[in-house]
Amino acid sequence: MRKLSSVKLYVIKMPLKSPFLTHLGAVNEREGIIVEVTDADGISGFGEGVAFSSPWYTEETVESSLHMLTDFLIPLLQKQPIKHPEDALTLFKSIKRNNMAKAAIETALWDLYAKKMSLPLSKILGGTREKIPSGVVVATDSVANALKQIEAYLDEGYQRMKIKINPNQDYFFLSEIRRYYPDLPIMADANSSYSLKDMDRLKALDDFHLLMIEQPLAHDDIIDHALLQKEINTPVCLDESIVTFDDARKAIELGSCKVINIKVGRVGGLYEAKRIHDFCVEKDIHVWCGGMIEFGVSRAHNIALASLPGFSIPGDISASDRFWEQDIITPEVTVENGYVTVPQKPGIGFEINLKRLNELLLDKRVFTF
Ligand SMILES: O=C(O)CCC(=O)C1=CC=C[C@@H](O)[C@@H]1C(=O)O
Ligand SMILES: [Mg+2]
Repeated sequence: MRKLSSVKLYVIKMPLKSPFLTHLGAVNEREGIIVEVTDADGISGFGEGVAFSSPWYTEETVESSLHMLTDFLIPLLQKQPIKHPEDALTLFKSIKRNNMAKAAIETALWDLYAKKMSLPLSKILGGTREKIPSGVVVATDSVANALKQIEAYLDEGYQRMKIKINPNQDYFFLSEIRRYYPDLPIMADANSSYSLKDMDRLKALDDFHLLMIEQPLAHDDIIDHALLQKEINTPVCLDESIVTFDDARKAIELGSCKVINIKVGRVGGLYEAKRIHDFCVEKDIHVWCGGMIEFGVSRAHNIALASLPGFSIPGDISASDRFWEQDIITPEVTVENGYVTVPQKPGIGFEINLKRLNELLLDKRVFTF
């Protein structure tokens, strides 16, 4: 990789088309950070910081990511140029956690690297799929809304639904959905709203032959999840608990889950995401690619990752228009007959829509090297 000449951070904000509701609160608008790394030849790669405005999902926020990028990560990159995107993880090792901030830069470096190699990012990562199965998330608090959304998403071709649940919205909610859709591939995401005291409630959900239940217990737990998995038939999927390769290794060794939701931002970048994928394939653990209500840049990185052979379960990789009136990439991500096509152009395979990016801009920071 050639020397970098600049890194630019674009902080943007866009309203969602409709609120995304979980027991942790509502997301009505989305702030994010688009990272552009440019090398001495003037070629640019793009990444996206996917932390939310407040720390409801993980501890990171847009502000904490900006702080990490501005005061630690970019200065490290300025001092010590790297030869390959894989070196970013080693370079950033002295900074604890803050994985979403790290991934924002690391993913931009992968896009740049793939463009320099004139290859699609999916190919650089070892992807084998030309199209990836697409799933979508139903995040609402009324059965009527859920049924309405499911109907619309099925019309748009989505292959599986992920339903947000919590102890006040589980058995009845899912039974109503099952009444109308007995055979639909459904999974549930609890975002840590249960504890082992709820064992009977969780056991009862076996009635709905869910594909899996995602993160039922604490966000940082792998021990209780292992106890739970022994008691229920529904496969447990871990999301929040897995922030490193070693977390995945330990969870698998303990039997804490049968499935892992891999989110690039949560695990600190594409390199770590791929390592987790490779290990899960070896251990016969299913993986799928999670979403972060993200803009098109992160969506594009997800598509590249989900082209790897182990990603057999439809991910939360929906079309740009699932959340946005207009995305920041062209073309936008679309779902056709339940699949997203993996782009074959160099890098992430989408252009940045600069006009749209500028309409949404809250702040811009430029670092020259
Ligand atoms: O991006 C998407 O399509 C959906 C994202 C999504 O379901 C989530 C994003 C962030 C926090 C969560 O509530 C949820 C998840 O836990 O996976
Ligand atoms: Mg989740």
